[in-house]
Amino acid sequence: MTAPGVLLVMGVSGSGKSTVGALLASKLGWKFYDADDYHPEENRVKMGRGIPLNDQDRIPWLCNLRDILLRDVASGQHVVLACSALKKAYRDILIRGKDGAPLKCDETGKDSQPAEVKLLVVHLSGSFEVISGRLLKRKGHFMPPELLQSQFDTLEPPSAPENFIQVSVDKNISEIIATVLETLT
Ligand SMILES: Nc1ncnc2c1ncn2[C@@H]1O[C@H](COP(=O)(O)OP(=O)(O)O)[C@@H](O)[C@H]1O
Ligand SMILES: O=C(O)[C@H](O)[C@@H](O)[C@H](O)[C@H](O)COP(=O)(O)O
Repeated sequence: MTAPGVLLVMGVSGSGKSTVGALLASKLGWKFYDADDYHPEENRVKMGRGIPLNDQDRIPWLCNLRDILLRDVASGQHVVLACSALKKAYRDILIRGKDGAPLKCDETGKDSQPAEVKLLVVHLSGSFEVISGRLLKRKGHFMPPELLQSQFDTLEPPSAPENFIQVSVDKNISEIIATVLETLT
C-alpha cells in the first residue's frame, strides 16, 4: 500500500492506543501524538468525575488535532496519532475538518486540492471483558474504568468506504505491531 501520511490508532479507552501508537511511531520513525495530551483541562476533569464527553466537548479537541495533522503532513512529516475517534464523524473531522475539506488556495487565489489528510485507521478492537480487565490493572490514569461502557456505547467501528484495518486486542503487542507494519508494506 502507498504509505498514508497519518496512521490513526483508535479504539475505546484501554484498547491499547497509546502503547501501540508509541511503538509504531518508534518503529516507523514517524512523529507520535497522543490525543489524550491535547484534551482541555475541562475534558479531563469531566472524565475524571466519571462523566462521558459529548460531541460539544470532543469537536474542538478534534479540530485542534486536525490542524496539527494538516500542518505536519503539509511539511512532509508522517504521523502516528493515538486517538479514541470513536464516531465516524470524529474521524471525518480528522480527515476533512469540521465542515468538510476546505479548498486550499494556490498563490493566484484559485481553488486547488481539498485539504484532505491521507489516513489509515487502525482500529484496536476487543471485548468489554478483556479491555475492562486491562483498565482495572492500569495505574495512574485520569480515565476511570467506569466510563468504559459509555465508550462502547459511543463506538462506531470503522467500515467501508473508510480506509481501515481492524486488529484484535487479544493479540500481543508485538503481533499487533507486525500486523500493522505488514499492511503498510
Ligand atoms: N495487546 C495488549 N496485550 C496486553 N496488554 C495490553 C495490550 N495493549 C495494551 N495493553 C495494556 O492495557 C492497558 C491499556 O493500554 P493503553 O495503551 O493505555 O490503552 P489506551 O491508550 O487505548 O487507553 C495498559 O496497561 C497496556 O499496557
Ligand atoms: O473521546 C473520548 O471520550 C476520550 O478521548 C476517551 O476516549 C479517551 O479514551 C480518554 O481520553 C481516556 O484516555 P485513554 O483512552 O488513554 O484511556
